[in-house]
Amino acid sequence: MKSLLIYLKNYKKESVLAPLFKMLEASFELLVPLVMAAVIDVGIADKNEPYIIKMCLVLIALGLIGLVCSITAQYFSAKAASGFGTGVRRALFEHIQNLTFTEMDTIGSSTLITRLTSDINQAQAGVNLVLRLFLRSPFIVFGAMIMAFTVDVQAALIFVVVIPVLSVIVFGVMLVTMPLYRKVQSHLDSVLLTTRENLAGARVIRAFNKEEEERERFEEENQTLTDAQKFVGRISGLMNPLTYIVVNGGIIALIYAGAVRVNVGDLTQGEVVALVNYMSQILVELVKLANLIITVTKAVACGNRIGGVLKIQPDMQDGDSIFRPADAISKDAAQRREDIPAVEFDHVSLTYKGAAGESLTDITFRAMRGQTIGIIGGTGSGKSSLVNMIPRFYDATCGMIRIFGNDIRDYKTESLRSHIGVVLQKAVLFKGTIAENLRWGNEKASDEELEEALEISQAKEFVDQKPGRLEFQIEQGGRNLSGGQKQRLTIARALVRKPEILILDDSASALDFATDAALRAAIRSMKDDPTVFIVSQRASSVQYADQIIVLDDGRAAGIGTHDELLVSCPAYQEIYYSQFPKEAVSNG
Ligand SMILES: Nc1ncnc2c1ncn2[C@@H]1O[C@H](COP(=O)(O)OP(=O)(O)OP(=O)(O)O)[C@@H](O)[C@H]1O
Repeated sequence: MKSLLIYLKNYKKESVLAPLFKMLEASFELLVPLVMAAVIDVGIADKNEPYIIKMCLVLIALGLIGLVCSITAQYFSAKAASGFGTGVRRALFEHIQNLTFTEMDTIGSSTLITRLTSDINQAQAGVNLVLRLFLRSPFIVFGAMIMAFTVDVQAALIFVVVIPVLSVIVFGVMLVTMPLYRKVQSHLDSVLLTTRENLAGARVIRAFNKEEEERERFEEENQTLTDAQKFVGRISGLMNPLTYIVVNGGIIALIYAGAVRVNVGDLTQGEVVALVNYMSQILVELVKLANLIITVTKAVACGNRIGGVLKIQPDMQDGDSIFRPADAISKDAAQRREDIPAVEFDHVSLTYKGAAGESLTDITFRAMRGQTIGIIGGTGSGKSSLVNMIPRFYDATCGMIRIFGNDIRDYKTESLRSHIGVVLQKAVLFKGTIAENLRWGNEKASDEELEEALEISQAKEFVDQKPGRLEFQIEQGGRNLSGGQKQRLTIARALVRKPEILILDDSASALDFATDAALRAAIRSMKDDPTVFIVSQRASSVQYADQIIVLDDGRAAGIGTHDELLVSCPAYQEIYYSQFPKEAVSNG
């Protein structure tokens, strides 16, 4: 949490003024019992109406000044706390953008959402409360005690007994409830997690008639949370009756001792009332202090969780060369520019963090400029893992990847990725117009370039039918488009970048065969001639590639052209003939 306090540094003035104004308010509050005493002892005792009115006006003035101080303090503390929250949120968001996929996989997106939302809100609420109360409450407790001593030392001795007893009760309850509140928080996290998962998978849940089971799961977690809250609420609930018993006991003692001393003329009635008021003020502030400590403890726990994420250093070092494929040079001066492979895997293996074994093992191949590389293999054979290493979503754990002759790790990741067009398995679009979505590929792209990309990605026809065409509004997650339409737009988005390397990771799965074939033909005829990686489970999608890499359980079972593999690679034969039975092929 300490490390987060730097986000308050732009709010130094507010962080000083808020507690100061609260103390000012408290000082005026401490004067009120004395004025009350004067009203009773002088005004009422002497039936001095003008004096009573004057003192009432003083009371109103004290109240008004206190109110202004309180509002001012509230303003400064709210400004500092919301500025703090905004700063932390911005820093955390930026930090998450820099984390590698390995780190994001390890933390999990649900956890990151909780850190960015409820954890930051709790930390912000903690800062707000601390700024307002951390000086004010102790100030009132000690101030009221000192004032009591100035009124009457003997009667004030009752405070010396009552305050420690009150403190023991208030802080005892707090100590017991604090770990319980932590438990409540973790139950709340589980409920949030379940809710998020449930909402994200609502369609699947309904399709599989799992509503009842999901409802029961939610009920169970919600009930656990409710029980935990009730339990901690019951213990917290003890605080008020116990403290009031002690305070009322103290007040009885004060009144009794006061009455005796009033009788002998050592104390006035007004002073007894002032002492009672000070006792009540102390009680209120001790309860506030306990609540402050509970909130701060929660805020510190949340702050530590946020700090934990901020502390994670991305384990992927950024290179410092700018990726310029046009003037790619090789360290080997004798090598001709055209002979430098666009992508080269040199005995590459990949083990995901925490995984039991390798997902890719000893992969070696060269993809020359303008070539199309097909990657085929069964589910989980490592196809996505292989292409994900080209834009450095993951780094090789063994071996080396070279892009245009240089170690991939030497390039600045941002510049490397700006020349790679990636179309992932899951088509993700964002709320906004079609044009806005396409310009993610290149924000400076002209309308003509967008049209060209739509043409190649076979999206033009359906975009023509949408009202407003490029200005058609895509809803959140692209829910007003079909799966195939979304896929075509994500392909167009990657093409707008005019990439040197284009990766299509099973991204034509929602397209019919004819559209898939037209797409591949259009990509082949692109004038910029990118190196294309097509990942697919369909043999028809890769069979015309210059090279096909057949993956089997993370290993390259064969690399070659369709004709070569059909002769030499049993794994490829198995895939191909399972989709195009031998009889059909020979008859055709
Ligand atoms: N982020 C990850 N963390 C840990 N293991 C992973 C991760 N991504 C993939 N794997 C594992 O690596 C192996 C290869 O997965 P990959 O997604 O590359 O296969 P694939 O051939 O693309 O499969 P599919 O055709 O089903 O998409 C699998 O065993 C998978 O469980």
